[in-house]
Order: sequence, then structure tokens, then C-alpha cells
Amino acid sequence: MNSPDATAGSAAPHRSGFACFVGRPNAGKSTLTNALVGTKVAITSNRPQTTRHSVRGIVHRPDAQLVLVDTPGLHKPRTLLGQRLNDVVRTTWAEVDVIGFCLPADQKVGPGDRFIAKELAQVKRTPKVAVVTKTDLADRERMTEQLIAVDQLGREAGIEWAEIVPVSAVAGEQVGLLADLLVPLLPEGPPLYPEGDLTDEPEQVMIAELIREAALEGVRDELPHSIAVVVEEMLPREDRPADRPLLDVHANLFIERPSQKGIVIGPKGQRLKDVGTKARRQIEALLGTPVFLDLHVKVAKDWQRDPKQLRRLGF
Ligand SMILES: Nc1nc2c(ncn2[C@@H]2O[C@H](COP(=O)(O)OP(=O)(O)OP(=O)(O)O)[C@@H](O)[C@H]2O)c(=O)[nH]1
Repeated sequence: MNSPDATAGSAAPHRSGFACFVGRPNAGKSTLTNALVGTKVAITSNRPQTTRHSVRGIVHRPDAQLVLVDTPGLHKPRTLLGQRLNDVVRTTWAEVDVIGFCLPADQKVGPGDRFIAKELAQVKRTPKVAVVTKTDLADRERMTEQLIAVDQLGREAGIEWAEIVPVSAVAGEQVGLLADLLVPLLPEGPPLYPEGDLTDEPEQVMIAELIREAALEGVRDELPHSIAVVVEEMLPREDRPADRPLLDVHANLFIERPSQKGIVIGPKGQRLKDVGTKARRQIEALLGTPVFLDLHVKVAKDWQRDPKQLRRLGF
């Protein structure tokens, strides 16, 4: 009984651990997380700093399990919310097994990147991989330039890159290679999550993020930071036949000032209606069940500066 397989000793050990991507707003962190996991778990948007929650995506492989923690962008704190977000980022860095620093290929290495690199250099023990993202947007010459600049950035900041990897999450190029390079940097260990789990983020938080994402689309630049969404209740509708279930989702969309209400709601409420429809479709796709979304807009005055409100809104 229990005679060990003759090949077992030579097989690579199973590895498991945590990784996070850092980088300037819009560097492509969320998109890369999604590409690695293979399904939409993190929220992407072409507006900066829309990722508030640490959504984890889980990459399952026969030889490893890689848990991705998606952090908000590090930025100059101007409000209490800004300070809290930066604290979240630093705490995350100290806890993960490997950090991927995302630098978009189509943008020169700049002061924002140097700021992050300086902070990263202080997290001494965690291996750091430089990920040059959006390679589909750069020609060969630009790529060469960027790879040299990234190497240089590491040297200036005192970071020894474990790897420098160019990827395109959109074109699906080198995403598998990135996973191959991250895995050996994880500690040996059994899977941390059951197979098939893609994220352990509570459903309500993911749903709130989907609504927020829909609400952000096409609004003015200053609005993103002023929107927060809280899912108040999710209940299966009573008296529905078993083959036609319906889930009632009640959510509040908070803005900071009454003057923002018009922007969010739109003429004759059309904009809010569109946001609701779009978010509902995404929620249905996520949960695999028909949904009735009841969405209300509320003013929570200056919520970004008020600790009590921040707690209520989940920060
Ligand atoms: N062409 C191209 N665009 C990309 C790629 N990856 C991301 N993008 C785009 O870049 C924008 C920002 O991507 P995100 O993944 O939201 O960036 P992020 O770093 O998570 O942004 P924050 O949440 O603001 O920190 C989006 O419009 C993406 O579609 C890529 O590989 N190629």
C-alpha cells in the first residue's frame, strides 16, 4: 500500500501563492488580470483609478495556483480615500509572493513610474517582475527603447528585476509566458482555493463594481472619484416557477453633490436606464440567472472626506 510512484520524486513540486500588479493608472493591470484568469473578474475601464477593491483572480494550473490580487493605483493622496487606497496598496505589496510592475509599451517611463519604483524598492524581499504591457501598440523600435528604459529604471531605483516580460493582454501575446515566469517565484505548496474558483471576492462587491463600471462610461473626467455603489440586498423573487427564477438586486449609486445627479441620471432618466440595462446584462452573465436590478441614485455629501461614510460605503 502507498508505494510511492517512481516518478514522483523527480516531478516539479506544486507551487501556490499570491501576486499583484502595480503600475500607473491605466497601465493595463486589470486587463492583464482578466487575460491571465481567462474570464472577466477585475473591472477595466479607460478611466484612471477605477479599481477600488482587491479583486482576486485565480489561475489554476496542474503545477501551480496563482492568486492575483488587483490593487488600486498608487497616487498622491489628496483625500482620506486617497490615503486609504495607498495604505491598501502598501499592505498588499508586503503580503504577496511576487509583484508585477506594469509599464505600458506605448508610453515613456515617466515620473509616475519612478515614484512607484522608489516605493517598490523598499519592499525588499518580494521578487519583482517588470511587465511591459500593451505591446500591440508599440513597434519594434519603440519596444527596444522601452525595454532599455525599464532596465534602466530598475537600476536607478535599486530594483533587481526577476524578469522583464513584454505582453499584450488584448492580443493575447505572451500572457501564458508571463504565468510560466511567475509560477517559479511562488513558494511550494498545495492549492489554496478549490479548483474552479476564479475569485473569492464576495458576489455583492463584484456586482457593485459592475454597476459602477457601467455608470462611469461616458461621464466627465471629474466624476469617477465621486461614484460609489453599494448592493443593499439580493433576494430571489418569491412565487416564481422553478424553471424561471428571478433575482432582485437592490443597489444604491452614491454621488457627492446634488449637482452630479443630473449627469448620472441624464435627460428624462435615460442615462440611468441605460446604465441599469448594461449592468443588469453583466450581472446576469456573472451569476447565470435573470436579474431585476433596482438602482437608486443618492447623494452622500463629500463621502470621500468623511470616515463614517467611507466605512458605510465599504472602504
Ligand atoms: N491595445 C491595448 N490596450 C490595452 C491593453 N491592456 C489594457 N489596455 C487598455 O488600457 C486601458 C486601461 O486598462 P486597465 O486594465 O483598466 O488598466 P489598469 O491599470 O487596471 O487601470 P486602473 O484600474 O485605473 O489602475 C483600457 O482601455 C484597456 O482596454 C493591451 O494589451 N493592449
